[in-house]
Amino acid sequence: MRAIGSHSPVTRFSDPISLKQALRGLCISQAAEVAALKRLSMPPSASPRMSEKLYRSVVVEGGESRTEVSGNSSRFVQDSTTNSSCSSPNYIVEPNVKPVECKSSDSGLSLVESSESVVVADKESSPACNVITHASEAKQNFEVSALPRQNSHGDDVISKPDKKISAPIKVPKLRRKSKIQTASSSSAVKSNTDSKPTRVASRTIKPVIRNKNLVIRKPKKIPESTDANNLKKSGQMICQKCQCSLTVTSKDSPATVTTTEASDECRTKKPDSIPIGWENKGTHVKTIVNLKSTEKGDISQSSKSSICDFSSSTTTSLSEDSSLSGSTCGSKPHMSKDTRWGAINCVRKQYGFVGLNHFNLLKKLGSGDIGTVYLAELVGTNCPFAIKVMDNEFLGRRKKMPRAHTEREILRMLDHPFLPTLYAQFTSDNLSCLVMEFCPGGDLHVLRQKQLARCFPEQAARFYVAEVLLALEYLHMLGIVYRDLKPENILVREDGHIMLTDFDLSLRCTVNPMLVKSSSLGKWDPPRVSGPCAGSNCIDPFCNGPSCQVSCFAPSRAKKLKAEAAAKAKARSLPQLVAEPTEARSNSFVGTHEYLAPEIIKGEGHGSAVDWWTLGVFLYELLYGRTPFKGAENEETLANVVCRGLKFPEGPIVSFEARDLMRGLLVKEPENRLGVETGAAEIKRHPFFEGLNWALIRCAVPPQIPEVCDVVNSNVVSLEGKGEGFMECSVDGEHLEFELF
Ligand SMILES: Nc1ncnc2c1ncn2[C@@H]1O[C@H](COP(=O)(O)OP(=O)(O)OP(=O)(O)O)[C@@H](O)[C@H]1O
Repeated sequence: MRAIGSHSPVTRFSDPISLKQALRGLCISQAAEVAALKRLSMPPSASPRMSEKLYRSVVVEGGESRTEVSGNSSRFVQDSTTNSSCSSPNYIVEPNVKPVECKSSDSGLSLVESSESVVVADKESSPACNVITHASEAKQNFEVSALPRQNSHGDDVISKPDKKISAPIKVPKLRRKSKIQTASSSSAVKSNTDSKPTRVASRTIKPVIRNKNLVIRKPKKIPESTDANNLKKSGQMICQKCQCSLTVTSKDSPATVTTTEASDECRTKKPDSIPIGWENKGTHVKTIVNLKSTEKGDISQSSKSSICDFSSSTTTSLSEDSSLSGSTCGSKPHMSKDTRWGAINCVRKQYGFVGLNHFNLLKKLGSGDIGTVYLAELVGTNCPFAIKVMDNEFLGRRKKMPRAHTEREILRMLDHPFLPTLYAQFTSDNLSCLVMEFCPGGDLHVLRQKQLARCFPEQAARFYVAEVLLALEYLHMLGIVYRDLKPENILVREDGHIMLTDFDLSLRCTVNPMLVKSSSLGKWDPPRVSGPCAGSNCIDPFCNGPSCQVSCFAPSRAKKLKAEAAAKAKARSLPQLVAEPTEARSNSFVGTHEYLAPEIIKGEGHGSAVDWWTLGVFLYELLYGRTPFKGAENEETLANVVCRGLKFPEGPIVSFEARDLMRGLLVKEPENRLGVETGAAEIKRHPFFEGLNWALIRCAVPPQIPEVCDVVNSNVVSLEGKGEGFMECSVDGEHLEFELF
């Protein structure tokens, strides 16, 4: 890998320069422009890879350029040479796991290249010189002439570009995952085939289809004479602080977002203290994101569709321009040391609000029924977030507003290590955005398919089920019946722990904590074990109690453990508080076919026990690689759920405890189902979890820790000269196509 940085000053657009000169100056936008001009004047027989050769001759051999070769596996690179404005670590990742390095130069632009990838860093427009920003700006720079135009009032308007360079991102999908929404009282089922992003797509050359791509426009400053009033036209939000604009267009797609980053006033105003490399140097980015982009399946498409029939729901509108402003980690104590909270709160403190213009949208992560989720970076920080963008008009038209409302309200309540944190929310007439923690590990559906035989080993399954169980327990205590448990809704955090997402189908109900007698617990009170882990103090989630041969604690602690075990035994004999909505009832027909509980299908009314049914299906799928009642068609699946007995495949071999737990959870009559009496506490005592330290599970080492860099990797752009008037910019796993003319 070679990393080349240049200290050459940036050449202005008006300068008559060659492609080579432009590249030597490392001004990619100019290079693209010149390449376009060259192509226009080039005979048809000209070499299609000319620009690549030129590029390489400049980047690799260029005398002014500095070449660096570094190791071979680093995916995060921290640039210690950056100045104060670039003091934050730089995420640099390249598609083929080759190291790349970002170098900042005083003169403005840096370019890093490997054999496969190139990163362009523009200090002028990249406040913190991190590559997430760079990548998006690199994309911006390719858009040479589709610049925002001004109307007769001198206002920025989003113009429809002519034949310009654009950067369509194709997001291949790994599977279908959709929800079926029935009419308010109908049984009709409508399927949606949205899906999630995944793997490598072939590099094809396609004409630009503007409304299917993410296009990040070239930075341009708002004229100082901009009249804020003139911006207040249809589809535009005006920043109350600085009068910068956020343009929203919405037609058939769930949401089309055009953001205009902070105006000069906002841009020059520096937050008092942003902990993570905040530096705003006047970037003005226009981003057009169309949520309607198509995705193609690669492998492992999920056919599981969620069903939603809120027959009793009333439509509610999202509140105007609300945010979590003023909210501190006082209401979310788990967030007190979270750097993302710090960064968001600094923006909030500085600007009085958090809005879409404080983020760089980098990549579409996936689409759901009610919106699309983007990877975004808080401008000037290295903080990635996931932003769910929902078009209120679309939601209203499709009668999905209640679902969006439910999800937002639930997210606001959450403060749990295995549930998403809502860092900010902002809404307007047209758009509602939820800013959440970004999970780089994908979801458990994808992760499972990467396992041998597409099944998780039992210990891994135990870990995930345990964390999900804790999340469900917490939700129940808040009066939330989740109702849509499935591997697709369980994301893997950076640290390998899980995050249960997607609350739009959840049921909110009141909880009446009650005391129950310990005698009612006897049925599932597990036999105690005598091994070193008998006290359930082992923090190793894979420790299996008696089978754990090595003591997890020093002998000196044996006495203490014994005392703790005695205390626990005593606690088990005490009356127990149940704070879960075991009595809640709903008649909505919601969930996912293969995960639907029998009582939902039969329309008998359901409560929190449906979550324990789905937990059983979930464990089954993790262990066996398929769900227990799946039929050829959805109808057959539903019939199987109601009528067919539970069977376990011969392979893979699954322990008696695991099968016993599934048997307990997959009892068709909810009143006899494990967990129905006292909730999660009952399930936690099942022998399958023997030896698991529930209190410390979040400190345990997860079965798998995702390669975080894969996420950032997608933003490293490599250039390849392509013939036929295209220059392709590959983005790991996806591909961008830049039409030169
Ligand atoms: N916090 C996150 N971090 C990383 N990826 C996320 C995050 N939230 C969502 N995603 C991705 O975005 C996709 C779309 O999420 P979203 O919740 O909008 O749709 P969904 O899961 O299909 O649910 P629904 O249809 O109910 O909206 C998800 O499937 C997931 O792959």
